[in-house]
Amino acid sequence: MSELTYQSGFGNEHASEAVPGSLPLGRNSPQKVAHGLYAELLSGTAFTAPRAENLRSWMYRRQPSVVVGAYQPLAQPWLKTGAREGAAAVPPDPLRWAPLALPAEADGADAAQDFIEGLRTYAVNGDPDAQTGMAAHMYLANRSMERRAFVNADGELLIVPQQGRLRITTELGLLDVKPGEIALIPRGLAFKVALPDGPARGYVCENYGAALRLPELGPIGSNGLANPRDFLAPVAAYEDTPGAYEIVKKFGGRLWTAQQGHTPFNVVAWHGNLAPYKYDTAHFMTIGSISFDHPDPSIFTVLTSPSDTPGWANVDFVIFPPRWMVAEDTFRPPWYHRNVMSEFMGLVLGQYDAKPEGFKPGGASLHNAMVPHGPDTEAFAKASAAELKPHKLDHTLAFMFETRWRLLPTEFALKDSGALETHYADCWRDLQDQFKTP
Ligand SMILES: O=C(O)Cc1cc(O)ccc1O
Ligand SMILES: [Fe+2]
Repeated sequence: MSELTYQSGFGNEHASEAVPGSLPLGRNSPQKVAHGLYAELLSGTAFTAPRAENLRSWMYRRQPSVVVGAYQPLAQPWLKTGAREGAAAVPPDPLRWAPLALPAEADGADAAQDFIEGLRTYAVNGDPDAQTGMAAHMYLANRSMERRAFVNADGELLIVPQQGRLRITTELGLLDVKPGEIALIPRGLAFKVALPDGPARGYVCENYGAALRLPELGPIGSNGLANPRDFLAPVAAYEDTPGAYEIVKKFGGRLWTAQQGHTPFNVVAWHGNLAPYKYDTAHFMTIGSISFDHPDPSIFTVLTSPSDTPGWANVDFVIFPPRWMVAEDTFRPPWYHRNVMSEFMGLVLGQYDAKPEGFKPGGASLHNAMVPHGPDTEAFAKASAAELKPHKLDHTLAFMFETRWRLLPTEFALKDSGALETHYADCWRDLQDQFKTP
């Protein structure tokens, strides 16, 4: 597959045309758009949102997206939305899941499922109608979406591939995304997912709240963490093959399907600051302790969706990338803690220092508000005895969706998946009372 080209810079006023002369100059909606195209606006914030937060893009397309048939309900029993679809009683235990098998390995080739069919919701909070909260899903896909597009009116999607590359076609152009990279699909933008390497597995944060953005840097200054220029938006590209298309829409927590006679990927030119992005976490400029103590994980925030209370994120996307550990006289892994925020974690590759053996790539864990957790017995013993020379945590990538609201696991996560580890809490059971009365 040929290398794609991109436009760089998070939130830039991007501009791109697949056919020269398609973008209007000096206005957005001329009486007649060049080449017989239609102008269509997609807004990501209220029209009157403050300028610094305002998101919208203009598309110039062969037919506007209003040209679509009537929608019918579409069953997808594993996809859940908002707190009302979580478990009624959430145990206050730490929870962890083994990786789910990829569909081809588990069920043979007939059990083909695409990105939409392969979504499995693990945990939910909030309510898309109140524009708060999130869902943590996994996807397990072994079939490319061909003449089928997905539009999520409930939230934006942050996709974290764990295995297998994705070619994501969007209305605004193409993104190639591999494990170690992430993709961000704005609320309401049509996209489809193809699997150039075959079966793919990964994590999705569906964000019902304010759009994810780069965090403030405070005393860090004007550079560091995820730098804006490393986010890549697509260039305009359109499909030219005639024929029908299915549009699957997530709208109010349910899926709906409609047919139309043409591709929705018919945008010849676009401009604006609402765009899908990909980002390679290898570009994350990680900051850590160069003196002593283990800092709060907020230093690893890639993107944040603020809530209405400053500092209490609707959701933070936090990564634990390869990094040097150099702190002196310090217990270097995470401390034992109870967090008022809720932590859903995944592992893309390698080992996570708080659970070197027990947490597997493709697995997941949930440490809800005030649920105690921290290094397992083995990690505690190793880190307490380690010689504190500089040490590189390498070949590793864990991440966390950290949210202000308690995450309710689904029935699938608790029962049907069969992946919930029944004895997870045993990993701390052997932490003995070592107190010696002086
Ligand atoms: O619990 C976890 O593994 C995530 C985490 C990591 C860290 O370095 C500090 C706090 C925290 O919640
Ligand atoms: Fe934690």
